[in-house]
Amino acid sequence: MSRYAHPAGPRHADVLPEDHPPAPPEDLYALDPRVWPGGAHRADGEIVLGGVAATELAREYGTPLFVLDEEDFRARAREFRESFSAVGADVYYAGKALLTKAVARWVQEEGLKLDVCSGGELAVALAAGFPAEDIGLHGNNKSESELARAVDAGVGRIIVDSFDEIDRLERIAADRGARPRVLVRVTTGVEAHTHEFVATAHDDQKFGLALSTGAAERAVRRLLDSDHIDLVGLHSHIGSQIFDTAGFEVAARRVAAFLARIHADTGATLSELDLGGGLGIAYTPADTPLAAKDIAQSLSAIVARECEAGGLPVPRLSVEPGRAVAGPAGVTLYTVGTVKDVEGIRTYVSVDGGMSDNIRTALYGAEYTCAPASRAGSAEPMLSRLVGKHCESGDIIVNDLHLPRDLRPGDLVAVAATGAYCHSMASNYNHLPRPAVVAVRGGSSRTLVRRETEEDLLRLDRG
Ligand SMILES: Cc1ncc(COP(=O)(O)O)c(C=O)c1O
Ligand SMILES: N[C@@H](CCCC[NH3+])C(=O)O
Repeated sequence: MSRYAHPAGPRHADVLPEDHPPAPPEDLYALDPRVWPGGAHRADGEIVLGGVAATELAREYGTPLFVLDEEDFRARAREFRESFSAVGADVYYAGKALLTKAVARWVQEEGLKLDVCSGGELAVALAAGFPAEDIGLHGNNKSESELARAVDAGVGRIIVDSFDEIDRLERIAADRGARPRVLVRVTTGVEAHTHEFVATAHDDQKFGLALSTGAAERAVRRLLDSDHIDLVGLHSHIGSQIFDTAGFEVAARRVAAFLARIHADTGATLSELDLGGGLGIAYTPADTPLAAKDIAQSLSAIVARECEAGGLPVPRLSVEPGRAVAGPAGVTLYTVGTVKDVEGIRTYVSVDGGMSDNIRTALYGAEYTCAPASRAGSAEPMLSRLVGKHCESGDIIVNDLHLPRDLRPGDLVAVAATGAYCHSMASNYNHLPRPAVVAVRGGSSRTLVRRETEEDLLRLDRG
């Protein structure tokens, strides 16, 4: 089940949640392995990530700090690659979750391909030396220059999303005498069980071309007739943070049936089918993620069955996980700045970051797990809300949690499972410089992205 919590209605007004107050956990200092990166543990009371103590990281790099456990990231990438290559499928890591040059290199070294969805992400990938032929370019509004750059670089696939884009790409390809390989992004009408903002297969939204209206079929026919574009397949992405296989399976069945229909009507055999990303992760111990191996087997079996029934060769399958690779590897460290007891209600613990480094709680009502990071003890649990320092009452990182009653300014706290869609969605709201991203592994740490400074921000301001 999705953990996105707030479909509608008041969230942080004067109405307390129905289940208020939540039960305190048995151990305020526990690091549940379902939520924290592999190998995370406590030594002398403080959290140790990739062999490096939280206080050491805070001292060296400051807070807020995105800490990425390299081994955890690589292990998840490997698990996807092994599970999917066992069924003859490719894995494209979705760079929108988190992309730096080092991350792109890890992805390549672990044998994955890469999905980018803007010129900026493409630039990072190419700067990291990622092979262009292993990159897929997404986007519902790719500009002329983004498409031209992708064609010039020789990206392996462009996932087209509209008729305007097809026009644009044809012109660009014709001018260059190139023949880009293209997949059509289709919407299958599946209502994914997740937050509305991250569901992408229902018809009434901006992505893709609908199977139900005939738009997908018109795009396919148009591309099959093109002299400048090589239509190689179809793409479907049903949404994000999904925990049940049903949505993936229905989508797989529908696109495979569509492939069979194209084959019957036009004789064309499309050789690639991408079923997108969207696998959920555990933000709290209550979340129950699917295993890569299980989803690989069930999707490949469904596609094989549908294609065989339609009398066409089984296409090469691919998927695009982002969160499931990067999310659990990341932890955000914050320093507590103020502890304010709102009598009879709860205690507000303010830290030195907030919605500018993690917008997901404000945007989707996402849930997170937080633990004291710099020391352990035996204090009583205190019903709390972890908030940021922005000028916004919805600047909440963790809505309901228990922290130790002796928490005080200067203590560190850590929020788990922030490797995906936190750094990549960060902003400079209230002119807060964005935090550094640091990788930890085998007892040492290094900067992947340095912390921004106020000078960085002022440099852009022309006065
Ligand atoms: C087309 C596409 N592929 C892959 C992803 C990655 O999704 P996730 O990080 O949920 O695996 C997304 C984001 O939802 C997407 O839009
Ligand atoms: N950014 C979203 C997911 C959307 C991904 C792209 N379609 C999240 O944090 O969950």
